[in-house]
Amino acid sequence: MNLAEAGRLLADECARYTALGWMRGTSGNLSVRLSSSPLRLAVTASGLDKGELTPSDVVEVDASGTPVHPGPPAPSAEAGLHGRIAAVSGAGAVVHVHVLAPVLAAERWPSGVELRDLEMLKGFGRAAHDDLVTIPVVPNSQDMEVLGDAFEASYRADTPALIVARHGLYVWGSDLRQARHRTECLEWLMRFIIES
Ligand SMILES: CSCCC(=O)C(=O)COP(=O)(O)O
Ligand SMILES: [Zn+2]
Repeated sequence: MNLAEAGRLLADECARYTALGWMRGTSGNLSVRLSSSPLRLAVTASGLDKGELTPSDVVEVDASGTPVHPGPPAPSAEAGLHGRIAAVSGAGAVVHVHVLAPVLAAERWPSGVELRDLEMLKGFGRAAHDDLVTIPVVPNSQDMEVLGDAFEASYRADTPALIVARHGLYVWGSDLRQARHRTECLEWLMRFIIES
């Protein structure tokens, strides 16, 4: 995939997320893998209304989130965490949304949110509904290296999500569609656990 194709996909995908109310204000950011050796991602530009992105509102970055071609627009402030997640997990797409339920769940269970006996877990990549799944929670930071280290310390290959406390949710998958399906299912699961 080239940057122009990635830009179209990311703009369309951001519009879908915004319609769900998951990218309020200028919150949230998405990325998709352009190449693996070296690792290159297309990530959404920083500070924009993600529901109004055009295909050129994306930036090519390396594994540390640094732009490959310096100059405007600036990449997401969280591009460094996208890079770390993609490098560690092998994901083809990483999604970050400011949905409320996971942030509330992290407030209640700051050492990890446990889920079990829920059919929607199958939509999160589990073969069985009765696996115990713990969604890791890490403290928020403005330093993407600190966040990346916390993510890596909590990483499990079978759990493609991370809650950043008092901030939002990261989910990843082989491509944008799988990452979205997982996000939709996990948001349902988090609402269930909070509301029940
Ligand atoms: C009100 S959004 C604060 C920044 C943030 O957490 C976010 O997800 C958006 O940052 P970006 O640089 O990707 O626009
Ligand atoms: Zn954020």
